[in-house]
Amino acid sequence: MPPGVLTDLLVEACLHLCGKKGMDNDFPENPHLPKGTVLPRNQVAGHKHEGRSKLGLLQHEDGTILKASQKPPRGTREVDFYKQVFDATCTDKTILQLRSFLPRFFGVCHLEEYPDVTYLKLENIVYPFRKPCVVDIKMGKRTYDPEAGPAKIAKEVTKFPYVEKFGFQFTGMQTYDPVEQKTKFYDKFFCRKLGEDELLKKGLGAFFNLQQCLRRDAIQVLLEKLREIESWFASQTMFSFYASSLLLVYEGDMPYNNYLSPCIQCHSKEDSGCGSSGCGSTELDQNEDSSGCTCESDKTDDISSISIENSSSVISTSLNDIKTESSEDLHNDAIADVRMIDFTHVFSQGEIDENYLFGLRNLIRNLEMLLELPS
Ligand SMILES: Nc1ncnc2c1ncn2[C@@H]1O[C@H](COP(=O)(O)OP(=O)(O)OP(=O)(O)O)[C@@H](O)[C@H]1O
Ligand SMILES: O=P(O)(O)O[C@@H]1[C@H](O)[C@H](O)[C@@H](OP(=O)(O)O)[C@H](OP(=O)(O)O)[C@H]1O
Repeated sequence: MPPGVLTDLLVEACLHLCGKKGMDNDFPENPHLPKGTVLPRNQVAGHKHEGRSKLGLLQHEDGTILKASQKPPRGTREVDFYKQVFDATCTDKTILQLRSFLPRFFGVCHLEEYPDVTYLKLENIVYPFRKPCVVDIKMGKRTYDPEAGPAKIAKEVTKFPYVEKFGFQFTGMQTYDPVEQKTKFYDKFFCRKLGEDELLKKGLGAFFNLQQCLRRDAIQVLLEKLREIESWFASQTMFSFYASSLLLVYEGDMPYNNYLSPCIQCHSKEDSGCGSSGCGSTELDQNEDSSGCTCESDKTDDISSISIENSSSVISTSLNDIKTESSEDLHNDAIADVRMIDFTHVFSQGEIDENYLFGLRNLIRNLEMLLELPS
């Protein structure tokens, strides 16, 4: 067992005895951030919060994600979409089923510091994971909507050369290397440079730890969920999703006795294939996080700086609901999860969304192919 493993096991045991899981999300507040918020540590793509001039995603102390609504029409489309899907009076089967594929929506809110900005308050999909491996996959052969002008179309079609062929593209990912005990980050530039024949091994493969020990368990869980989403898309004609993403997450920190031990025994750092050089990734040593043993209740206390818009037609808008649902997440020992995110370009076109479906089926096929690779 390499040095450091035992330490982590002890820390993990301590966290479990305290009734808590690994708290990657416990880190000091930045004084320049709105009160009660931190930067989401596991954001792999999209608009990042850089202050007033560049609003993006924030993480609230209660663990939820606060996504700044973009300028109309994008922002209003996304807010309207979430409100429609999570309307408590809704009985439409297609929408009710769709709800389970999305992060839970807790309504919109405003921060004291930015009273004129509307924030969507969303379930944080990566929160239940100790060492989350996360990839944002933008779906569709076509990533511009029917209202896009020539400049936007030109920008979108030149971004990733194989988008037509694959029907999906990686926009950013992070993956935990269990041997080196480091999280590796792959940005959009790395993702866009992946060649046609590299997507499987260097893209999906790198994400699922192919070089050391393919995470078949996570792939299988994700495939099951993706097939459910596929079957929803195969029959629904209510929505067309442009430039929307699937967020895939799995637990990188698995118990050593049922998954990691064989890999550690048969692979040294040297032959791990995606070490600190040559894979275009950057690394962050996360060992510093392993001592965070604080109480669950610490995460849910101060939400005073947020005002939730009073909308009785939206599910779970009360502060108590938010606290309860977030704490439930902490007890979820999930292996993997996938949700649809980013709805700034959702349209109603009354037809099967072949554009999305093509990419989804191809993604499923590629994951199946990954499982067939010799390990
Ligand atoms: N509900 C969520 N839970 C956890 N992480 C999330 C959630 N929603 C978004 N993220 C993180 O934030 C990133 C960006 O999200 P999203 O695509 O919604 O933002 P965006 O700014 O609209 O993106 P873009 O600029 O590509 O349109 C995702 O890749 C993911 O890492
Ligand atoms: O990854 P990059 O290079 O930053 O590119 C951005 C990314 O593709 C966003 O998803 C897109 O917003 P939409 O998905 O809302 O289209 C944005 O379009 P924009 O330039 O038109 O804002 C792009 O600039």
